[in-house]
Amino acid sequence: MAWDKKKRDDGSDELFSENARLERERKQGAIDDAQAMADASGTPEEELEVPKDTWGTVRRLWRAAAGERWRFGVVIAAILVYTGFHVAAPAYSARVIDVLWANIQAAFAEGRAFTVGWETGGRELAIYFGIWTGACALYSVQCFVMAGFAEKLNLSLRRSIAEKLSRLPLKFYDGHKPGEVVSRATNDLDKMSEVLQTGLLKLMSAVGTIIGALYMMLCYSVLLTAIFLVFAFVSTLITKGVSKWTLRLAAERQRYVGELTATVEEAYSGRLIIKSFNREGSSSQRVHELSDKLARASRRADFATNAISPLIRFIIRLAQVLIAVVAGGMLVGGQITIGVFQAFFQYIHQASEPLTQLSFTINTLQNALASVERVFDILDEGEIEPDPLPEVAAKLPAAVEGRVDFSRVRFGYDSEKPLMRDVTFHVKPGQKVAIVGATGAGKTTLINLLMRFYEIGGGSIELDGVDTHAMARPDLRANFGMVLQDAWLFDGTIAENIAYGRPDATREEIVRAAEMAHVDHFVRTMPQGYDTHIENDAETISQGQRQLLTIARVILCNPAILILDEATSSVDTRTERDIVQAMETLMHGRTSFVIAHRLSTIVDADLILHMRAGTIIEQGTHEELLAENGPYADLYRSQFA
Ligand SMILES: Nc1ncnc2c1ncn2[C@@H]1O[C@H](COP(=O)(O)OP(=O)(O)OP(=O)(O)O)[C@@H](O)[C@H]1O
Repeated sequence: MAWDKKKRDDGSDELFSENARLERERKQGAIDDAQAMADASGTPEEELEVPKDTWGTVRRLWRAAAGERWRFGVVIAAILVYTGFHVAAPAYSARVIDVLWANIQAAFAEGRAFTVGWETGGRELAIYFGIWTGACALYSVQCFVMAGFAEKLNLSLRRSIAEKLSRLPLKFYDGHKPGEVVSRATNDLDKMSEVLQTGLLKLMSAVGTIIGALYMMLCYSVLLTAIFLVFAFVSTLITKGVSKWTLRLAAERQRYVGELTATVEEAYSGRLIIKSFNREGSSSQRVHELSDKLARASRRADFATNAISPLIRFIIRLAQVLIAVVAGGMLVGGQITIGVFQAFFQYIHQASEPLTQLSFTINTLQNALASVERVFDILDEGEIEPDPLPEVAAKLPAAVEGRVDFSRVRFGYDSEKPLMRDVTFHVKPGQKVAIVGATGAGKTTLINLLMRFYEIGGGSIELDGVDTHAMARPDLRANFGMVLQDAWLFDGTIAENIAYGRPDATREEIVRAAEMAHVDHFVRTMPQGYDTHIENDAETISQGQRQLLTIARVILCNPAILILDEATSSVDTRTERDIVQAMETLMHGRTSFVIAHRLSTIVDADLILHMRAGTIIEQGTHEELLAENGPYADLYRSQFA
């Protein structure tokens, strides 16, 4: 449903079922938030998600990066040169050590003290230093350019999503939870850019370093390299197995975090009901139980995550011990120099570190690609029919009178299941139309169609004789003012909230509107009057006052047609009187549609539409309908018997 329809006259069951619905939504929201938090963390221990079409998503991402691809080219070039420096450094260190060692031995043989000069190892040390400085500089270049690439891509996708959201039909929002959509536009995209900057960069330099280091190791000794490869293979197998295990444990932990957050949220929002039923004990026991489960799951997940690296390092140490024994023999036998001996160990380190990380890095990348896929899923959603171009769009007369004609309108939220089959009625300018009917009869739907929140499946809706379908939606909606039971206030000052539909309104106009809505007095009692800052869920403003503020908002816009959801029984009688008066001021001389919950308030309506199962079963004035002695008369008598 596009807008609220919550309060009704029937008693506490309604209130409780509504409360339960809100609770369910809150609970789901909390789980979404927890999930979103987990998603945003981007740690390698996330639940493993695999893209449905890895290469398809990569290709599409590449297309989305058009215009920024040169940055990626620079990154690749920087990585190649960096890897060259990085791999060359240990080999050159072998030369540095051998030159220094030869000069030290020569000095000892000649009985003089050894000092490092340009010709006695200084030149090699300077070059060695230069190699590392170059590597460091290129590393910074990679990170800097990749950050630019990732953030530009992020920005362009975020813009596409923002534009797309305004073109999606309301049907899309009906089928998706708000947290889910928000998470696509924020967490999923952030995860992508973070992973591009860390994961992909790491993967590309890891692959380059592993290949380079193994090549150098093979050049030095095939035997020693073979020993290393056997141990590396074992450690890779273990990493793969353990990473699956850690992901499973992390997912379990995340589930408990979600449940605990939702339970605490529920206990918080339902505190009054919980206390009134004396259920504090069981509520806090549930929190304790979940906390215990979370602690146990966290212990297992932390152990698995923290134990893996030492285990892999231990295996690599074993390889190093064995290689040290074999290489020591080769050193003594003169097959390798002391410089090569130490260089080999540096290569073991260079190759083994990325190897231990590789499967985590690949998991993280897969996870990020799955996120990107979800973003593309939204971009692929079907859009609303675009508005006609301004030059061809049907235009309303300059002064809209407010004549509304529904002719043989057909509609269904689901095209397979028609709800409205043949709705016809005609409203003259300035008339008050009351829509009545049981819950789910289609009252809100009628308004949804009038405002073109949904497109009709057949027939026509005309405003002042102009087919609303041929108009641009903003032109149509500019003529309506809606006052709903769910009075939506946003984070801003009271004045800004009243001037929402006309941000250019002067302070005098705002105050005048508030006076007409009977809310000026209340606003003046607030700490900073019209400049008081309010938040959407500010509990200091009651439901009735919120509604009066939204009435002031509509008064300020001075629309030709009004849509009012009748005052509810949840406000006190004085506020209700204020609301009724404010609404009457508003309705004076304008076409108005009132969704009526109490028949007593609509006896003066010019047209009553009695709805049932999506169709208008009776229409006419109060007197006419009573005279017909049909279902309306029964309903009226049942309320006033
Ligand atoms: N967005 C939606 N998607 C699918 N079905 C919907 C949607 N909104 C309403 N419906 C269904 O359409 C029917 C009419 O709903 P509608 O909200 O128009 O009734 P209503 O008369 O306004 O009810 P209430 O008095 O409870 O507000 C109901 O069966 C409802 O379940």
